[in-house]
Amino acid sequence: MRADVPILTIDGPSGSGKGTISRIVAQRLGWHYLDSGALYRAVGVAAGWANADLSDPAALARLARDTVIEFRTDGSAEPRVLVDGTDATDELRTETAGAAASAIAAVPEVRAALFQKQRDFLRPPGLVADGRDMGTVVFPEAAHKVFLSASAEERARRRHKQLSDKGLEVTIDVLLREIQARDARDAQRVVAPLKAAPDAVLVDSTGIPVEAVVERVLAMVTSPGR
Ligand SMILES: Nc1ncnc2c1ncn2[C@@H]1O[C@H](COP(=O)(O)OP(=O)(O)O)[C@@H](O)[C@H]1O
Ligand SMILES: Nc1ccn([C@H]2C[C@H](O)[C@@H](COP(=O)(O)OP(=O)(O)O)O2)c(=O)n1
Repeated sequence: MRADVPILTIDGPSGSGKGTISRIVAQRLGWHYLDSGALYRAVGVAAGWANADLSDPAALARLARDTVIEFRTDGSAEPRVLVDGTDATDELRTETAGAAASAIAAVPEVRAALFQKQRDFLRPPGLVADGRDMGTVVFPEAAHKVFLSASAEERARRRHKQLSDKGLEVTIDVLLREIQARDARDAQRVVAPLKAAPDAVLVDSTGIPVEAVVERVLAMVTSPGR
């Protein structure tokens, strides 16, 4: 237990801006960053590569334990993610990988296998951890907790822009349905469902620019109680 290392957790649904805000805040504070969703996505993708039986919790837990997931920051804003030595960064970001992650994330044995991998990110001078259960399960002792949200419609619009910037055309309606399905699955699962920690500060980013959200979160860490 590293009781001396400060932790900021940012949990929330898909497209609420967790990754964007966490990365900037971690960089401004000079803290480490854990993208826990990337771990779940990596296991989902590894399960696909291995043709694993998605209804076999033991096989999925083995994959979660044995898959080697590395984050390479080569100075760029977004790190490359290597899954068993293969650069899977682009594949991890697809909606298919997100859906696979959401499905395997409902398996308690997978969550247990990833628990220690996530705790290992806790190193001085501090950690920003983003996901669904960072403040509730993985880092319940965190001094700073945010639950970031935005309306489903705004999240679908953000994803649409993100995908069309990459040349991928998906309609907003399809994205909205996918977001609603993933929200429901993440919120209704029995283990570590998506919900705000009782001591989390709720931040609704609907219509709020990225920089304003960053400032709000930074103020929580640097001037707590304000
Ligand atoms: N406050 C905001 N206002 C507008 N767009 C945002 C905001 N926060 C994030 N975005 C954009 O929304 C998209 C999804 O953000 P992302 O950080 O990937 O969300 P999450 O990690 O919660 O799924 C990105 O294209 C990002 O640039
Ligand atoms: N701490 C976490 C992080 C992600 N997950 C699951 C649930 C999510 O639907 C998938 C993908 O998470 P990720 O944060 O990468 O997805 P979004 O960027 O929010 O769309 O993984 C989880 O169960 N617990």
